[in-house]
Amino acid sequence: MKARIVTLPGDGVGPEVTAAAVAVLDAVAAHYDHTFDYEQHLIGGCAIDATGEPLPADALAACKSADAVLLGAVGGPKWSDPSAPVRPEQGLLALRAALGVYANLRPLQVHPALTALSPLKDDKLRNVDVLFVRELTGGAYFGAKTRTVDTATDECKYTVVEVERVVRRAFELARGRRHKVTSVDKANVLETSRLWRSTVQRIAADYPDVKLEHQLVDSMAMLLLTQPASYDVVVTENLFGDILTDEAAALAGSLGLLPSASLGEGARGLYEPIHGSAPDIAGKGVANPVGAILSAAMLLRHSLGLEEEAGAVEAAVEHVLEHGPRSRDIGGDAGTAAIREAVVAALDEHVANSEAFFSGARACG
Ligand SMILES: NC(=O)c1ccc[n+]([C@@H]2O[C@H](COP(=O)([O-])OP(=O)(O)OC[C@H]3O[C@@H](n4cnc5c(N)ncnc54)[C@H](O)[C@@H]3O)[C@@H](O)[C@H]2O)c1
Ligand SMILES: CC(C)[C@H](C(=O)O)[C@@H](O)C(=O)O
Ligand SMILES: [Mg+2]
Repeated sequence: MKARIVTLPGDGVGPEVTAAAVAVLDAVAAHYDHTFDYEQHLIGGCAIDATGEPLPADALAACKSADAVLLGAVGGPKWSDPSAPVRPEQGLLALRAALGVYANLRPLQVHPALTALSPLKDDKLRNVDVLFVRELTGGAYFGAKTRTVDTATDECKYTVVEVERVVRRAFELARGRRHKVTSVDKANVLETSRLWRSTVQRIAADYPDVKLEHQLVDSMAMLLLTQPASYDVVVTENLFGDILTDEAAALAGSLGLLPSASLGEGARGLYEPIHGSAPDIAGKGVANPVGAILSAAMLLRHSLGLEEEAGAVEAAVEHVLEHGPRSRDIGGDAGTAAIREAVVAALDEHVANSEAFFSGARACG
């Protein structure tokens, strides 16, 4: 197949991990006879430096006409002055809104070879397989903001339509998994959460085969640490989802491991690791590219419909996590490029083995 992919490497470690993800996509294209055309654009702090805008018009136009968008990270200390008129993160939020990608899928799995890095003991980590579905284009991130010398406000607003579409997506996804949805809110305090909960209850009636439970976000933060294996699909609003998924990443062993897919109504999606620009390690060539590479696998699956290819990338990453090399954040000393090469080599081997398997099967009749 032919696909147009816009890359937005962004700031800090963004370019380092995006280059690794693109190398893996190139290997996929070569093995499976696809053509991926890339168009690279600016977003975030580097875009502010070059154009004064965190999301230049040509970058947005390219994203809107692409089949998929692969993003690294935005932000960093250079642009973090609280009095700055424009911030890198505004570019990312504007992009998410403009693409209408309201459902942010953030899968959490704990690789058996990495359990020693987790704050939890092995027995708690067995069978951890959670899919967070974070609402991505509403809530406090997008409400009206006010600021005077001594007061600031961020309006948190949700409409029924905004809640309904992301919750339906969560129930649909649960049907392809273990048929359980945990809806996380703060309905004991927040009006938006009461709207959220009543909407979830109404939608749940359309999915009698899916078990629903509600959890308040404060106790959910605790339960994620005490019984992570009891969750299947977790759906929640924008800010709660942001916070809970960084907590989830710690269970996996590193923030550098978790990917994400942001989806709307069509096939086009925005794919990015859940971590940020990691200013403390940027430019050193040591960032873990696994979250970005697994985001590329999600791109293959969700935007291009290439399930086999996505599975091959995931198998290659599994192999590298098990046998090494490993980056510093997960206890090794390999750099980003070495991990990238190891994933590409594991992919080569995976494809060769699959071909041998299938030609063997054909030979057997
Ligand atoms: N999607 C995004 O673009 C995104 C996401 C989160 C944060 N940010 C931005 O990134 C900047 C820095 O934020 P922060 O420091 O709070 O969070 P961060 O995710 O950048 O880093 C937190 C910690 O995790 C480590 N880490 C992150 N990614 C890693 C990787 N791939 N490999 C190894 N270690 C990794 C960092 O070194 C750091 O110690 C801020 O400007 C923030 O707004 C952007
Ligand atoms: C950079 C920031 C706007 C972003 C968010 O809060 O959504 C990040 O933390 C994320 O998780 O993608
Ligand atoms: Mg975040």
